Amino acid sequence: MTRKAVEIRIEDLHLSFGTTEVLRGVNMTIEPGEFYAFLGPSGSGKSTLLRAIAGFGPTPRGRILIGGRDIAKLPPWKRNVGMVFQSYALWPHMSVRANVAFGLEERKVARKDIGTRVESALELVGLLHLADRMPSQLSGGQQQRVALARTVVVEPDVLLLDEPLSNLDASLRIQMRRELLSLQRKLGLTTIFVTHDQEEANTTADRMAVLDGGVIQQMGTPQELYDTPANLFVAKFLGTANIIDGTLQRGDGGNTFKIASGEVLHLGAGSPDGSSLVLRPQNIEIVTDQNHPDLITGKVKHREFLGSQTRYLVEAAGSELIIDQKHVGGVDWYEPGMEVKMSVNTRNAVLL
Ligand SMILES: Nc1ncnc2c1ncn2[C@@H]1O[C@H](COP(=O)(O)OP(=O)(O)OP(=O)(O)O)[C@@H](O)[C@H]1O
Repeated sequence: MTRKAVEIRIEDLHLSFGTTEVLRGVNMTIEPGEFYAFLGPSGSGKSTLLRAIAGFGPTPRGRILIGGRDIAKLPPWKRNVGMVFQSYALWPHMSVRANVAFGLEERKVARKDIGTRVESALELVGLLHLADRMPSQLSGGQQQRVALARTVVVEPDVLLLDEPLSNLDASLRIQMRRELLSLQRKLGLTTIFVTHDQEEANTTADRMAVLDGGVIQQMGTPQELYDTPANLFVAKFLGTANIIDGTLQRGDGGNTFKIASGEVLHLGAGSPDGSSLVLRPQNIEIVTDQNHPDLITGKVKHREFLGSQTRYLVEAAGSELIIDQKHVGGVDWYEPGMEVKMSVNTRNAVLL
């Protein structure tokens, strides 16, 4: 059932609904066999981009190359693209087997081959034993797998998944995302999935694109985007970000960053220009030892015990900082109202 994995390349893609431009110059290359996520807030254009690759919606301007062939103006059925919809879209009056066979019958595949291909697709998703059930007799996760089997059985060049796990409950979603990844690895198909759930993207995607306002804000591995966000939107969208505003001062002995409160932090020699320092909650630590060079002072506003760590909201540096303090047992509380010193790990900070 596997084919040679192909590259997807998108060049200067623009798409409008009426007079509203929803995709505004998208450029990207997805490598053969990659599991790629489109991530972004509601309305950012991620589904529109996925649907443009599948051939649904208004015809875009620009090029969409799948395995080097520009398919941007072709009707969906001439693109050899497999798409799984959020709603699964199974035929309710047909058995699992008939649902999976449907696409092969449409393509006039020889009857003798249909049976074997359907069985191997159902085996791949672990549902061969339920082949004669009707969709209504299946759980959400099982219906999802039928939808996947039905899509991959026709041997598409690429697999597109639109919020594939959003109809499942939380624990099933975690199990299904692992299954989905292992299925994708087995098939080796270049795959794009749309999600607004960053944990889902972080745990499965080889690389991802973060969209906002129909523009790709950044592309890279989940870790690259989290550690080195290209702008404040990406920094805030991926996880919690503390933003400290201030002024960069270049000096022979290294660079410093002067914050509104007058406190000074030391930065590396090669710091880029910028006026906002982005720090993740784990890069600021409340300390009792005051011999650290990058100390700031603040006042605890709020505290949340989360088990492995305690999250503090601290008023400091002209901002409200979120600080995750490791909890190792016993009482390690800093009380709301207390003045605390914090050590800032500027090595892992990003200046924007
Ligand atoms: N058929 C349509 N007609 C007009 N505007 C549309 C249509 N479909 C989508 N849009 C608009 O295009 C923009 C992008 O929508 P899209 O569905 O791609 O966003 P999304 O990032 O996938 O969001 P969500 O997570 O909510 O699905 C939105 O502003 C939306 O209102």
